[in-house]
Amino acid sequence: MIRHLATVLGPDRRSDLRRYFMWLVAYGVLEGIAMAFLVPVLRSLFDGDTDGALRHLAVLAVLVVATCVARYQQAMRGFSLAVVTLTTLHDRLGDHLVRLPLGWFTSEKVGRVARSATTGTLTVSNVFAHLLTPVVSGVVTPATVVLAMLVLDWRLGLVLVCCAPLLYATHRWSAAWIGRSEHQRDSADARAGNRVVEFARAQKTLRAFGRDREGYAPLEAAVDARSEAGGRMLAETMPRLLAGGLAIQLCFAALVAVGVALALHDAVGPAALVALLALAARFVGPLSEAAGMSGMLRMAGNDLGRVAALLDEPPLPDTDTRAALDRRGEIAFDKVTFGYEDGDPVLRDVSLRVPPRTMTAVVGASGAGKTTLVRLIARFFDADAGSVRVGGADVRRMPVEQLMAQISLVQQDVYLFDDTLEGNIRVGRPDATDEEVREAARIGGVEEIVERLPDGLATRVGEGGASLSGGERQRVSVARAVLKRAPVVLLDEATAALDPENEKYVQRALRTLMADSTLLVIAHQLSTVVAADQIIVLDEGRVSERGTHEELLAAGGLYARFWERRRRSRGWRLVPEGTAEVTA
Ligand SMILES: Nc1ncnc2c1ncn2[C@@H]1O[C@H](COP(=O)(O)OP(=O)(O)OP(=O)(O)O)[C@@H](O)[C@H]1O
Repeated sequence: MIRHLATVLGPDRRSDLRRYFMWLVAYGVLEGIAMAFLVPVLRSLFDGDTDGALRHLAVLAVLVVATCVARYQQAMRGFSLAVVTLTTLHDRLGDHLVRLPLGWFTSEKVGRVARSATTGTLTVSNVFAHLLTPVVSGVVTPATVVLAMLVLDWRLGLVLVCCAPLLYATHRWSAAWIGRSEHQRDSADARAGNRVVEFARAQKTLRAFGRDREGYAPLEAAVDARSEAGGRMLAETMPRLLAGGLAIQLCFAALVAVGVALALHDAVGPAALVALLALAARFVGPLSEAAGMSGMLRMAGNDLGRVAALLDEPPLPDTDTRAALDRRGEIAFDKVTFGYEDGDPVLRDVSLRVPPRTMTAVVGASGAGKTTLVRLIARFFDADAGSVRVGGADVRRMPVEQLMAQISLVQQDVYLFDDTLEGNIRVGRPDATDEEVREAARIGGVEEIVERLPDGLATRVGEGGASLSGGERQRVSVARAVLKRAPVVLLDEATAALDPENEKYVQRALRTLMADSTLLVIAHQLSTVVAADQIIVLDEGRVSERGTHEELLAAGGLYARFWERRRRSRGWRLVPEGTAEVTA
């Protein structure tokens, strides 16, 4: 847990964390010694030694003051770390997230990020503010009391030493269970949360298939699993917390029994026994509190572990040295192999070159690796072997920001911000003039949408571009790319763009972009494929053919075989032989 706390606080705060723990331990030790000093005070009082009692009382007073100072120091340092966590953890998470590879951001991971940034941050600050003190002092103070007891009366001290393994084992057992069931409940929580989002997003599909009334089985199952996990956690936690309390009471009872036995055999005087039992009674308090809190600390530890794991995710290796780009707009793959899972390559030994200011269409069966090819250019992931070059430089040898300046990415799932149409196009180049934005809108075909909207380019598009169709969203994305004028444009032709209207605009934008940029298009439209300077046919992650449309037809290979079958289809998609035909 201390390692996770250090990760979450960051290297700049390690010394603060060390000092906080030093004061926390000092507080526990001083409290234990102060408790133990009650024994000589009481003994002196019972023996009628007033001077001795006063002397011991004076030492006790000094100890109490020292304990208060330590308590104050550790509390203030704990609160300060809690405040630091609340104020800086979001920034640390944000700074880290922008350095992670784009391919890391799956919907499950995005859910994790959201939870870490909300409940995770609060929990971590709570650990410093409220949880660590009772748990750490609840261990250190009793340990000090045990040592003092050994000095004051070794026999009773021995009883406490013998009790320690029982207390430790009970604590480990209950904390492990609580941690496990909290982890299961959290996973069930996350799954239910993801299903709720999925349910909301899938409303159109569910209603189209009449599934809205009968419910959505995966969501119901996830919610049931969550309730079950929550109930199980309660059922498993309570008995274990009680067991912790019971073990402490058992130890106390054993101490009393041994103490009474010793008194009956005159091995210890009644005054000393009362004083020692008073000490033992004080010893039970912090232990019980620690036992009660340790379950909560364990649960918080799980949250803390998740935040720390997020911060431990390896960032995309980056460099500060800008690369010399002597082949503006060129894309080259040199013997590239890449797989999402070890030992299962999705791209195998891929070599290709896309000359500057040309258009290359990538075609291939579903799952052939077309999207993966494009992702490697934009460094969603890094190749396992071989190199990907943009502008003549290896994408890993230039700062991410330099690479991103070289690339425009037009994907199928275009995300629009809850802003105006103009604001969304301006994302391509924030310092563009109004005239340039309007020109990009015209080329991308957004002008035609604008004419239908009441506020023109100033119309808000709603969260994610909800008020626009899929094809319209892609046109905005194309307009962004036109405005950015990056040397390389990577475009995944959306199936939504397959209606003749969108096709017209996308084709026009492609022609404009080609004047200045290199285009690599995952092509679904015949017109794009035929117009390309080069067609790359991917088959199971390998480049199986390359050439122009005419060359590939003449070669009579995979491309030619499917050409005939797809010719009449409005969409273009190569599918493996024997599988159902895919149409747009
Ligand atoms: N994030 C990922 N994690 C694991 N496997 C993935 C991931 N993305 C894609 N794959 C797998 O990699 C292979 C290639 O996928 P890719 O999306 O590159 O193919 P594609 O040719 O673009 O397919 P499609 O035309 O259907 O989009 C597929 O088997 C796919 O299941």
